[in-house]
Amino acid sequence: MNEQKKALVLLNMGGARNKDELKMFLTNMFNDENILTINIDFIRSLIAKFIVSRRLDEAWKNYEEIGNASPINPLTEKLVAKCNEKIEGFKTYQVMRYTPPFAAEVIEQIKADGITEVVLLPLYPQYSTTTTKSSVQDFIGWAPYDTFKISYFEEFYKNDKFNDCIVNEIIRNVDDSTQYNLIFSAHGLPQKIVDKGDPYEEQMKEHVIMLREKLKFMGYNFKSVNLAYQSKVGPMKWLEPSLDNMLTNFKDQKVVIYPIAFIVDNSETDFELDIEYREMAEEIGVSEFKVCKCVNDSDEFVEAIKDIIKAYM
Ligand SMILES: C=CC1=C(C)c2cc3[nH]c(cc4nc(cc5[nH]c(cc1n2)c(C)c5CCC(=O)O)C(CCC(=O)O)=C4C)c(C)c3C=C
Ligand SMILES: [Fe+2]
Ligand SMILES: [Fe+2]
Repeated sequence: MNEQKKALVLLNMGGARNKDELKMFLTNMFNDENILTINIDFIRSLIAKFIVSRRLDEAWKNYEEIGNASPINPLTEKLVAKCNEKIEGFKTYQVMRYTPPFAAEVIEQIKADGITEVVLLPLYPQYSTTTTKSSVQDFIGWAPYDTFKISYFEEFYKNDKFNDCIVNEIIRNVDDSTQYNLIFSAHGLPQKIVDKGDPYEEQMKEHVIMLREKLKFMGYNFKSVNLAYQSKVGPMKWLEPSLDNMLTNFKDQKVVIYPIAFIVDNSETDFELDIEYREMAEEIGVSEFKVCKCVNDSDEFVEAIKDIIKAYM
């Protein structure tokens, strides 16, 4: 293979391919000190075990409704294949944080491919310690000192080509924007993590303003443009407003949702948004409820990736 090639490594969370993998996902997630911010490993692992035993069966029911697997793996594989087809000078790989393929095995593959320079692209547009930091730290932790020259992106929500992908998907979903309330739905985060300095909420607010202005500039005036947080887990206070509460504002009105924290569709889009929140919206009396697709493996997003990584090309 060409010695000049660099590795482009797409980092994401992973997702369950079956019930055993859901257990693996939850166990690895709740043992992650960036998610459960308890310093003592032994105590964290006990709490993780307790949460997983309580959560597994209930959470699995959600996956049963979307074909017994998260769509995140097949979609990420398609994205990797398309990057390998369309991005010159790089070999693209994926590394997941909580389910295979894990960093250790992919690092061996990159070494076997004779590659010495690695660019990490966490598939999280906005930075969070719970996602971006956790994934980058994990990869670097497994890459022995001096194995590769490693560079990484912390966030890419300001990239204009990426934002074109988002607004184009929103526009494809509405005939007349003035009839729709647009909700950017972000995965939630415990308030405690934000209070400790995580920039996720601040970046999310800035991203929504950028997208709102972009849509306005293109002549799309929505009835309202909003930011809400989905997927709260456990009893602690999480970021607000919650999507549950936000939807109650839109009885007899049309709503279009864009899942702003995700790049690839997953159980939180296909089950939580498209099934669970849709049912909630029907109960509230929302007259139309549309859920946009993530950018996934679209040609347009692969062009955005090229633009994001252009400094390394
Ligand atoms: C308990 C704490 C959690 C934090 C903090 C959190 C942050 C966070 N997560 C995502 C993206 C995804 N999360 C997904 C599933 C998921 N997330 C949590 C918990 C936290 N997430 C749980 C327990 C689960 C599993 C499902 C469930 O039991 O509810 C997924 C889906 C993976 C899949 O199977 O498809 C994604 C994607 C982000 C972006 C984020 C912080 C910014
Ligand atoms: Fe999550
Ligand atoms: Fe969830």
